[in-house]
Amino acid sequence: MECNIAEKLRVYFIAGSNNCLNHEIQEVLEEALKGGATLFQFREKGPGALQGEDKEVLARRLLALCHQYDVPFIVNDDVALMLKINADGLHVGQEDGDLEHIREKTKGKLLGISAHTLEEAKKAVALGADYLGVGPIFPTETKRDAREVMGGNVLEQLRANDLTIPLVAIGGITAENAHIAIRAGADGVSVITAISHADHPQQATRNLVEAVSHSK
Ligand SMILES: Cc1ncc(COP(=O)(O)OP(=O)(O)O)c(N)n1
Ligand SMILES: Cc1nc(C(=O)O)sc1CCOP(=O)(O)O
Ligand SMILES: [Mg+2]
Repeated sequence: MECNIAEKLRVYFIAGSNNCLNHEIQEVLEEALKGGATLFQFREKGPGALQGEDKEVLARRLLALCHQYDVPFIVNDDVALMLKINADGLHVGQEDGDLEHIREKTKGKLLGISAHTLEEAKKAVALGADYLGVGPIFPTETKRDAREVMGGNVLEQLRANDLTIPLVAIGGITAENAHIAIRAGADGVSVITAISHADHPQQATRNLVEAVSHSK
C-alpha cells in the first residue's frame, strides 16, 4: 500500500480486544474508520489478551476491515504475525529486541520505532525507521510501564535538531490537548483511550481529526 506516512499519522488509532470497554473491537474500529482514523495498530497485549490462533484470526479480520477503508494495518511487537498475515507494518519499542535485525526482517513494510530521547530518535532514523512514536506526552493510564511524562518539549527538541522524520505523539492524547503535540512538531496523534473508551467512537475520532486539522 503506497502512502504518505506523515498524512497517515494524523489520527493513529491503537487498540487490542481488552481496550474496548463498551463494544467489540471490530465495532469500535469500524466506527473509528468511519470517523476518519488514518492508521490502525493492533496492540493485543496485557490482561486477557488473545494468543496464538485466536489472535491471528482477529488480526486478519481487523486487517481486512482497515483495507476496506484504505487504512494501513500495523502490528504491535509481533514480527512473526506481521509477516504471516502480510500486514502493512510493525511498531516496536526500545525494549522489543534487536532493532537492526527487526528492520532487516521488515524490509518493504512500514516500521515505527518508539523514541524518548534525541539519541534514541537519531539511532532509529539511522536504522531506517519510517516514523517515530514519541511519548508519553501526557499522563496515561493505559501503559503501566510508560516512561516519565515528557510534554511537548521533547517534540520541539527533535524538530530543533533537524529531525524531519514523521513523528506521532502518544500518551494521554485527547481532542482537547492534541493541539499541544501538533504545535510542538508532531505530524499526528496516536490514541487508545480517547477512541476505545468513548461512548461514540466515530464522533470521538472526528473530534480528533478536527483538532489535528485546526492545529496545523
Ligand atoms: C505509535 C506508537 N508509539 C509508541 C508505542 C509504544 O511502543 P512500546 O514502547 O514498544 O510499548 P508497547 O506498545 O509495545 O507496550 C506504540 N505502541 N505505538
Ligand atoms: C502504547 C503507549 N505507548 C506509550 C509511550 O509513551 O510510548 S503511551 C501508550 C499508551 C497510549 O494510550 P492512551 O492513549 O490511552 O494514553
Ligand atoms: Mg513494544
